[in-house]
Amino acid sequence: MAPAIKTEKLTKRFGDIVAVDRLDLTVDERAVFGFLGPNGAGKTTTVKMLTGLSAPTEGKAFICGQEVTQGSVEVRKNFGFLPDVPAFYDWMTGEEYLRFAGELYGMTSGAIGKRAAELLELVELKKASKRKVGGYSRGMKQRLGIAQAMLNHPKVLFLDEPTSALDPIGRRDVLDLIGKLKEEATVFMSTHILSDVERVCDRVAIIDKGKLLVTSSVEELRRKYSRSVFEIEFDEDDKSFADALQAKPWFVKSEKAAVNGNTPLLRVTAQDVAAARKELPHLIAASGLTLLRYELAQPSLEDIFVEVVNGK
Ligand SMILES: Nc1ncnc2c1ncn2[C@@H]1O[C@H](COP(=O)(O)OP(=O)(O)OP(=O)(O)O)[C@@H](O)[C@H]1O
Repeated sequence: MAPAIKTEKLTKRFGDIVAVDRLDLTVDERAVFGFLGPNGAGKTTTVKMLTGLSAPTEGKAFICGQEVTQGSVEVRKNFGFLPDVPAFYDWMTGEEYLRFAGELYGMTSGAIGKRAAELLELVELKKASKRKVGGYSRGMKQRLGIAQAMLNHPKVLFLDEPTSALDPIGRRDVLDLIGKLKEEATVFMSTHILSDVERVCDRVAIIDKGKLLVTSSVEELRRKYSRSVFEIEFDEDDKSFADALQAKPWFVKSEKAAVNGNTPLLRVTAQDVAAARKELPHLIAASGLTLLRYELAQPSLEDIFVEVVNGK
């Protein structure tokens, strides 16, 4: 079976800028795929090429085995799209908006009514469906946008930064919804919010400067790229201790993280966990400082992301 999404040397240049650089990507069916990268990495440009809104300079993209070309009606049937800043007609009710969108898709009135009722239930907007969209919260609008993108039973759903403008509750609701959607479609979401990725994505790709740096499952990424992080807290200034760490072959970096206005915590990243575990207690003892806390912490996806993007 053809993968949900496939790109072959997908490239977009704007004059001298190479926004997307020979991207080879495969996304399998029924997964939530996180597309990550720092600002300006090329995420939006890639999504635009995948959805036929922008033509590649070189290379090809396929959705469910069909090549994406600008304005292709056949390919358009296979996917739904929610842009990062979706536009709504505030004077329409949620239900009217879905009806309007369904007509644009060329769906029959009966089919729209049935599907809209299903989707309003799924996105938990059934009660609000007779209210004007202008009075919806941002989270509700985003969920309505997802319902709109799912109207014609797409096999692939593109979401561009679906949670970036939402408060924590709106975000949680949208993430819960994304988790449910994978029963119906493959979800491709671009984002730079790593905690969202940890919560909902099965696989991720990280791009920077238009180039694919890594693609793997979130678990593999942790295993492959993680360095172990030790959290150490002293009662006094720890500069001498931090300096002594620099000479150690397993040392990657150290940073200060303030906790609740107390003495800053030292986060020490090590490549060779076993060696660091053996030597750190000796270094702490030799420092003569008063130890308040010593803990081996799980590296966050953020640590991994920074490491991958910085190429270290
Ligand atoms: N229409 C355009 N004309 C010229 N340069 C562009 C155009 N669109 C994008 N770019 C450039 O291409 C690069 C990739 O931009 P893109 O918007 O795809 O990144 P992004 O990963 O989506 O970033 P962000 O997270 O900030 O939205 C950037 O250097 C951007 O300035």
